[in-house]
Amino acid sequence: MATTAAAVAATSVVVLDRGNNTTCTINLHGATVVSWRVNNQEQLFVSKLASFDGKKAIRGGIPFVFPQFGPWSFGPQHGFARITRWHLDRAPERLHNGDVEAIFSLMDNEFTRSIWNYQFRITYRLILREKELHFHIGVYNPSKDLSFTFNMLLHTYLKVPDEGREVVTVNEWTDRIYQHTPQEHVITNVVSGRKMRLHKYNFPDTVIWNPWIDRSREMSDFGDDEFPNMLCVEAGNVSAPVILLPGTCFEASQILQIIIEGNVSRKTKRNR
Ligand SMILES: O=P(O)(O)OC[C@H]1O[C@H](O)[C@H](O)[C@@H](O)[C@@H]1O
Repeated sequence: MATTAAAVAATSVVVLDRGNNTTCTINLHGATVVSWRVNNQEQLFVSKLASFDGKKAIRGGIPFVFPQFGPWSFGPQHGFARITRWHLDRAPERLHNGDVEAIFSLMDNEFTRSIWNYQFRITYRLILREKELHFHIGVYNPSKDLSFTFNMLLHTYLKVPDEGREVVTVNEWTDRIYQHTPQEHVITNVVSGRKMRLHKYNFPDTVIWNPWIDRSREMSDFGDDEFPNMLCVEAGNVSAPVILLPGTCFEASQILQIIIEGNVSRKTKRNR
């Protein structure tokens, strides 16, 4: 890949390019995945009013929520990870199988310690495959004597057409935390009427959110008319915090996969 760490230092955006117009773009502000295009088709929603000034969280894509989910008496809602500049540890690199990988990290610094006085190190590894995006997260507690607790969540904004949905129906303001959910969710009617599979490991909860009409109006960085075109399906640890003992590491991962209905289902249709 052409991107070098030095080139990235000058910018705030990192692009994983797998060829065939399949790319993933990460803004170092929050290590927010701001675009995932598969065959030139965008899969993620980013508001037309999203702010990229490096001050607030980016309204859309996949903000990284840590170490708090929701309002926080010590600091900003959903923690500081989504509003802190991350470090690029490994610039995008093509693997032998054609996939492209990049690694980001966030460590405690003066700003994070002023809010939350713990040492930590998060490693965030992203792998772009042909029809999949993999997220591998490690949180390390380097302290010799202090444990800490945290929430973590990948706040995925999926781009969806304004249509009905099976099983979980969203037709009003929705903000639900589902606890102990299965490892796999299938979201119907995403871009081009396709299905998206969300597979998660060590993320026991799932939050479903859509601001709907009134709350959209209350958000300065979200268009009043945008709510029918997005759905947040957020995998995380939110109902019970994770306790991380000194010298130990926590790992979690997520895979987003576009489901392509194969020949079998086409054949079945023809035979009907
Ligand atoms: O506006 P934000 O701080 O980005 O939060 C956006 C939303 O995130 C999650 O989905 C929460 O469950 C919601 O309660 C919250 O409104």
